[in-house]
This record gives sequence, C-alpha cells and structure tokens, in this order.
Amino acid sequence: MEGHPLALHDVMFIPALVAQASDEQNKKWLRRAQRREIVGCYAQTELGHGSNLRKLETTATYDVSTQEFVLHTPQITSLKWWPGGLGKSSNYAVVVANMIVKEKHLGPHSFLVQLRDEITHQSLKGITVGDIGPKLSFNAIDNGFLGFDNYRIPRTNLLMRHSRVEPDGTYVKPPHAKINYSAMVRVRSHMATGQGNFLAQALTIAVRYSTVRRQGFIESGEQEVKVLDYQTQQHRLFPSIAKAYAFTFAGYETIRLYEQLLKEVDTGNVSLMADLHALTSGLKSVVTHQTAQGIEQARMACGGHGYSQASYISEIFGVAVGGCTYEGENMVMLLQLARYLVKSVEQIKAGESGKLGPLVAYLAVKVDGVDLEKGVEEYMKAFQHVSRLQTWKASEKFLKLLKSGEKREVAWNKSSVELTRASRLHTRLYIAETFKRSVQEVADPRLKEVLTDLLHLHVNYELLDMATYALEDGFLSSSQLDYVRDQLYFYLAKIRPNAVSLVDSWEFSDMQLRSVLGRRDGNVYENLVAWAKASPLNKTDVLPSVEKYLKPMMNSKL
Ligand SMILES: CCCCCCCCCCCC(=O)SCCNC(=O)CCNC(=O)[C@H](O)C(C)(C)COP(=O)(O)OP(=O)(O)OC[C@H]1O[C@@H](n2cnc3c(N)ncnc32)[C@H](O)[C@@H]1OP(=O)(O)O
Ligand SMILES: Cc1cc2nc3c(=O)[nH]c(=O)nc-3n(C[C@H](O)[C@H](O)[C@H](O)COP(=O)(O)OP(=O)(O)OC[C@H]3O[C@@H](n4cnc5c(N)ncnc54)[C@H](O)[C@@H]3O)c2cc1C
Repeated sequence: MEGHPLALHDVMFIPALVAQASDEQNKKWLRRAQRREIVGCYAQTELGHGSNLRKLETTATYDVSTQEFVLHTPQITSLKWWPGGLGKSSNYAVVVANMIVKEKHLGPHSFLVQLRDEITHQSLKGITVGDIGPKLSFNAIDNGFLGFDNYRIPRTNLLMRHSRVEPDGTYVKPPHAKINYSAMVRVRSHMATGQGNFLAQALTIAVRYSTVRRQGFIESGEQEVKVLDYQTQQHRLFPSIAKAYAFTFAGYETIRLYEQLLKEVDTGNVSLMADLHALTSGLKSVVTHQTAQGIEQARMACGGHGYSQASYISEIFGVAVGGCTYEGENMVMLLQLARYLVKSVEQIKAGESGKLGPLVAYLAVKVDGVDLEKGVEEYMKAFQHVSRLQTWKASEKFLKLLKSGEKREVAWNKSSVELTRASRLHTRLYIAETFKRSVQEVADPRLKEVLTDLLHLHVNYELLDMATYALEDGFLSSSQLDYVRDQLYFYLAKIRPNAVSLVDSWEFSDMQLRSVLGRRDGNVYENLVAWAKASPLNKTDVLPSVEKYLKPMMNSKL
C-alpha cells in the first residue's frame, strides 16, 4: 500500500528514460533499469521550487572543452528535495536541471546522473544525498534530498530523444517546448486509476464492516440493524463506490491517450500534447481531492474502530491524499486547465468554434433546458450547461479585467478562484461522460444493470452537488432538483442489496487491505482483540515507565 522504495523507479524513472532518452542511450540504460541492475528516481522538485519549474535552480552547464555537463547546486533552495526513492535506495536519478549552453539558459532538461557507487552504494564525490525525514504517510518510500558540487557527467547523459546538444555545443530544440515534462504527464495520466484503486480499497473495508456492525434500531425488533441499512450510511458510502468505478474508467481513457501520445510524439506529431496536458491536469486535481474526501467519509462511517490503525483506512488516506500535492499541486494544475478553457472561449468569441477540440466543443453550444426524466443523456446536458456557464463567467471576468487595463497576470490572479471552479466542473463533466460511455460498452446484461444503477446514483449525486450553478440562471427548477433528490435516494436503496458484491468484485485480498475491519471472513471483533493484544504495549502487564515515572509521581508529597 504505502508504495515501496522502488515505486518511483517503476512509475517515473523508467518512463522518463522511455520517453526522453534516445534509442542509443536506452540500449545502455533501459534494460539495466528494467532488470533493476540500477535503481533510479525522478529528481526535479527542489527545496525552494516544485510548482514553478521555470525557476528550478540546479544548473547543468555545458563544458565544450571536455564535452561534459557540470551539475551544480548554487544555494540551499536549489537542493533537490522530495523525490521518492532518492534518499537511500537509488544509485541513479533522472535529474531535471536548468541547462546552460554557451551562456544561454535553455530551461529544464533531463539528465541521467549516477549518484552512488554501483558496488558499495556509497554516494559519489561531489554528491550530497539523504532522506528528508518522516512524512504524513508513504514512509516506506525514502523521499530524499540531493546536492551537487560541480559534479561532472558526460554530454551523452543529457536525455536526447527530443532535444540534443552536439559536441561543439550546438543545441537542437525539441519539437515542443514542454516535451521534457512528459514524465509528469504520464503519472498524471495514470493517477485516476491509481486513486480509484485507493478509494475502492477504503470502500471495501467500510462497506464490509458496515454489514458486520450492528448498532441501534430502525424499527423495534430483536436484533439491532446493520449500520449499512441506515440511509445516511448509504449516502456516505455508495456515491464513493460509483466514483471508484468512474475514476477507473476515466483513467483507462487517459492511459490510452498517453500511450497514443508517446507513439505520435516519436513521429513528430505533438498535437495531442496540449489536450492531454489540460485533461490530465484537471483530472488529477478533481480525482485526488474527491478520493481523499471519499476515504475520509469511509473512515468516519466506521466509527471508533475506523479511527484505529487496525482499520488501515488512515494509511490509505495518507497515501492517496499526497496526490493532491504530488505530480503538480491541485490549484496549479486546475489553473493549467483553465488556460485551455479560456483559450477555447476566446476562439469561440473570435468565431473559430470549428477549431475547438472534442473535449470543449460543448462550450460553443447553448442548451436551454433538460428533461431529466428522459435519462442520463439529459444529465450530461446539465453538466455541460453548468460547466459552460461557469467557464464563460470566469473567462468574462478575466477578459473584462484585461480590458480595464489590468496586466494579464494580475487579471488572471484576480479571476483564479472562479477559473478553478470552471476547471473542476469541466473535469466532472468529463468523468461523468467517460463513466456513461464505459457502462454502455459493458456486454454482460446483469453487470450492465448494476453499473447503470451506479451511474444513475453518480449523476444525481453530482448534479445535486453542483446545484448552485444549475439554479443560478434558472436552468434547473427547484422541482427538478426535488426529482434529483428522489432519484438519489431511490438509487441508494436500489444499490443496497448489491453493495457488498460491488466491493467484493474488486477482489482485494486481506493481505492487500491489511484491515481487521475489512476482513473477507467478517470476523472483526475477535481479530480486533487479537490485534490489540499483539500491540507492543501489551508485552508486559506493568510498563517500565511505571517504576521510572508514575510511582515517583504518585509517591511524591507535593
Ligand atoms: C502505490 C504507490 C504508488 C506510488 C505513486 C507515487 C507517485 C508520486 C509521484 C510524484 C512525483 C512528482 O511529484 S514529480 C514532480 C511533479 N511536479 C510537477 O508536476 C510540477 C508542476 N509544474 C509544472 O508542471 C509546470 O511548472 C507548469 C505546467 C505548472 C507551468 O509550466 P511552465 O513551463 O511555466 O508553462 P506555462 O507558462 O504555465 O504554460 C506555457 C504553455 O505550456 C503548456 N504546457 C505546460 N506544461 C505542459 C505539458 N506537460 N504538456 C503540454 N503543454 C504544457 C501550457 O498549457 C501553456 O500552453 P498555452 O496556454 O500557452 O497554450
Ligand atoms: C508524497 C510526495 C511525493 C513526491 N515525489 C516527488 C518525486 O518523486 N519527484 C519530484 O521531483 N517531486 C516529488 N514531489 C514533490 C511535488 O511534486 C511537489 O511538492 C509539488 O509539485 C508541489 O510543489 P511545492 O511543494 O513546491 O509546492 P508550492 O508550489 O510551493 O505550493 C505551495 C502553495 O502555493 C500555491 N501555488 C504555487 N504556485 C501557484 C500558482 N502559480 N498559482 C496559484 N497558487 C500557486 C499552491 O497551490 C500551494 O497551495 C513529491 C511530493 C510529495 C508530497
């Protein structure tokens, strides 16, 4: 669960080599990395900068006389800080540094750098490396720091698939200025499935436990009810079951798009880059935030035992919520998507709606009203409407400030909260649409029926959650909103009989879940007692601290 020291070797180091090292270079490095003869990480973030990559301070200066790059950490804020696996495990890193050739600053470029001796694993001369210390979670991964003192590497250690520096220092530009950012886009493209997986684990635990836990009565009877029979418990858990499926389906799509991008970029076709960057920037932000909320609700739904580490939900939360920060802080990434949305609005205003990509074409089409009783398609139109409304309002706010004479950056900052709201709504539309498309493609009629129930639950829950935007211009009436609520409660009840099968279908083993509450055999109470008794504190009846502290305190005559 909490990842492992080689997680970043697999999810970033190797993909960075695949995407950015030349075939020539990969003959030397990739096989060795895949066979784990070398262990690597992705060292980009610094003590002083993580979001603003233009201001990364680690430099890689080309020395034409020796055909080497000199890596240097000019000041404390330039130390690489946070990269997973960097502290103690890796002996190599893909280092992102500001490249300087013939005194020209060429921006962030990626270099393969050996950090430690392959035999002794000792850090090499000119390298300072270590672990940054305990974190909220993910403590099985040694996030580290790294400093260079005029550390020399061969010219050929610049990853040269897309940009090159020739022996004489001639710089060959990449086909797209941001192609060096591809390793991040890859992780972002995989995050929806990863986060969906975290959410699914937490929901498996909470739903199973909610059928074991009996507490209180709905109508008087012999037995107390299973807490899963409370509507509030269903409302707390079932929308997250739907989201776990929805995020996974959306993630399948972005993983496919990333693979397509990788192939296209190699042919020089970079047209997909802008769309995928915008899409994954919004998706990682919405999915990570909603996953964290869903896991927290799952933990709270388990009462006191949810708060015990025996539930393991707090660890799942810790690992998942890091995603709101890593791979691009959520606000920063929502604003990246907002750039794309504002550009789309400007294209429409310039009469160029025909140029809009499929993901934003809806911004040019006004929908007057919907008849929600006709089904899910109508909900999609409602999501399109609220996203269009907010995107246009936020864009108009920005453009009006611009027209009033504000500098672009200042106008942008003054509109940024409204812009992030538009980015979220646009992304939630995308998630709902991929969920709908994926359910439509399910062949097995029984599966399709249950997943359709989840889809209905999802669209009603989401539309109710966005009600402010749907009501503000009268697009939806309050009686339509009453219909949405009724539908929500109808589907909570409809899903109840299938809730356990829906989470069991993810087939997490007890070992993967590591949760006493989520045990497949439902044998919670005996195992909670066994778990507690195994705690180190219970090794002895009386702790040594009693002699050392308690007794002297209790016997002291103050
Ligand atoms: C179970 C265990 C699991 C284990 C799983 C654990 C995994 C943990 C992994 C964590 C690893 C990390 O965190 S690795 C480090 C992650 N770090 C980040 O993500 C850094 C976030 N910051 C950035 O990416 C960048 O600074 C930006 C994109 C925010 C800004 O870049 P910039 O160079 O200043 O560009 P900017 O001026 O904003 O935009 C200029 C133009 O470039 C475009 N642009 C910007 N980036 C891109 C891009 N990638 N692809 C295409 N286009 C792009 C913009 O849309 C814009 O187009 P136009 O609008 O002009 O048309
Ligand atoms: C668990 C974990 C694993 C990580 N693994 C790696 C790794 O393997 N490799 C690696 O290189 N890095 C890694 N990182 C670092 C991570 O990528 C950065 O923390 C992240 O990019 C955010 O940058 P920052 O920490 O500098 O935050 P900052 O950018 O300083 O953000 C601080 C606050 O400022 C706000 N802010 C910043 N810029 C703007 C802006 N332009 N507009 C509006 N608000 C803004 C942010 O929204 C945030 O609220 C990891 C981080 C974590 C937590």
